Amino acid sequence: MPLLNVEEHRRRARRMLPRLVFDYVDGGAEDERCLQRNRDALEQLPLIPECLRDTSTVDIGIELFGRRWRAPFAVAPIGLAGLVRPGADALLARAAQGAGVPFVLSTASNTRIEDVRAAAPDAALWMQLYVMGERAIAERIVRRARAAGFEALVLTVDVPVSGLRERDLRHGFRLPMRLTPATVLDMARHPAWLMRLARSGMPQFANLLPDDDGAPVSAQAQAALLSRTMDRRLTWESLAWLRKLWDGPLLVKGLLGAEDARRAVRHGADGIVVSNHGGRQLDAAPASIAVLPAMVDAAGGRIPVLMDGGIRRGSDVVKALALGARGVLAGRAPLYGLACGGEQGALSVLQLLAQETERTMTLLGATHAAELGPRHVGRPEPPPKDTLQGKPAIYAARAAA
Ligand SMILES: Cc1cc2nc3c(=O)[nH]c(=O)nc-3n(C[C@H](O)[C@H](O)[C@H](O)COP(=O)(O)O)c2cc1C
Ligand SMILES: CCCCCCC(=O)C(=O)O
Repeated sequence: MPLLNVEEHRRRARRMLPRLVFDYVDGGAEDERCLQRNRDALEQLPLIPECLRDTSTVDIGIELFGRRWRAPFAVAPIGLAGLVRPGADALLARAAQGAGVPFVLSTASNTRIEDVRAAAPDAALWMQLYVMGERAIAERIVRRARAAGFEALVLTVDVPVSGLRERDLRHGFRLPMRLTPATVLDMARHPAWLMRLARSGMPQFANLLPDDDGAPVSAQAQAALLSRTMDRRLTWESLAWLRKLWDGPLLVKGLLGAEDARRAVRHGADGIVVSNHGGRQLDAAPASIAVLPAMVDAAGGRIPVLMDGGIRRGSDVVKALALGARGVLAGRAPLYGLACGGEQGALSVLQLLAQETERTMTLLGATHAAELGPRHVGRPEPPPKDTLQGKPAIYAARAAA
């Protein structure tokens, strides 16, 4: 049976992956209210069509930073994706190349920057940057990304410390993995996954390994990445330091407040990504889509605003565009695809999102992203009752799954 949508890929991924890996991907921080809020806020927005418009040709492509994207989304940075499938970063990059959309490589990738470029020579590759204590490490990553022809740098700023990921804590999730009887049983129940891991070995933070240039990388940096402990002395002034190293587009990812959008403009960012890290950091954070209009307003058309968090349908993409985003990032959606079918699975998810985006735009009477506007979005419908009472709906969904 072909998988018809992202949620079906998610359910298949849940069966195919050991529970601790699935939970690493699927989970959020604390009570996972922010994770749920992203979905609720998108679902509660109705779309209002304009009828009797010529939609004989609909083009969902956009142009950003001098590149045409075949669809208005990119693949978000995903650290430790190699746990889902060996070579995940290269497979996702190739899927993005196939779909004609950018791929953002995480600092915490398990494939080296240069190897991802070699695997996807025609892809629009962006580099996500985590700055840990030793600035020299970030500098080296930026230099290597530039040399490998990466086109934009995305500085993630919402991880001064890790969010409290209780699903991970429950599983004793860490690297190297601490094997308990429960995790051994969990893995043994997923022999295909286990065989792949056995063949490739445990994923490493590939960009932090000593490289051809012989520069040593400290164990401290590895540990910082593992515990998601970033440099807390990083401030808006630090953008000037990055500017000296990177002359291409520089985006700041993880902003939710209008004043921060204005600061980004003032400090010379070329774009921002409105994001709550997919509900994995501050559980009390708002849904990205809820703050998007204020962020777009604050950016005032001076720099493009991208958004991520909860994108599971083409209609979600369209809602973000209608509220002023120039494009969106999809994180878990292509990752579920990767878990189901490797590169082809990830590509299928990207194609599904593109088809749904095109169908939704056609139904709205919009032939191009630029024709979408706030008039296409109605007032949020009241949340379903079960999100109003105590536990968020995700608990009910999980129990039913
Ligand atoms: C498993 C996983 C790993 C992630 N790793 C990173 C990362 O290394 N760097 C980063 O900036 N964001 C990371 N993110 C956040 C995503 O880039 C993105 O902001 C988020 O997934 C968007 O929400 P969505 O998954 O609902 O699409 C990660 C997300 C997930 C699910
Ligand atoms: C366990 C290492 C994870 C590296 C960073 C990944 C990330 O940002 C996340 O949200 O998870």
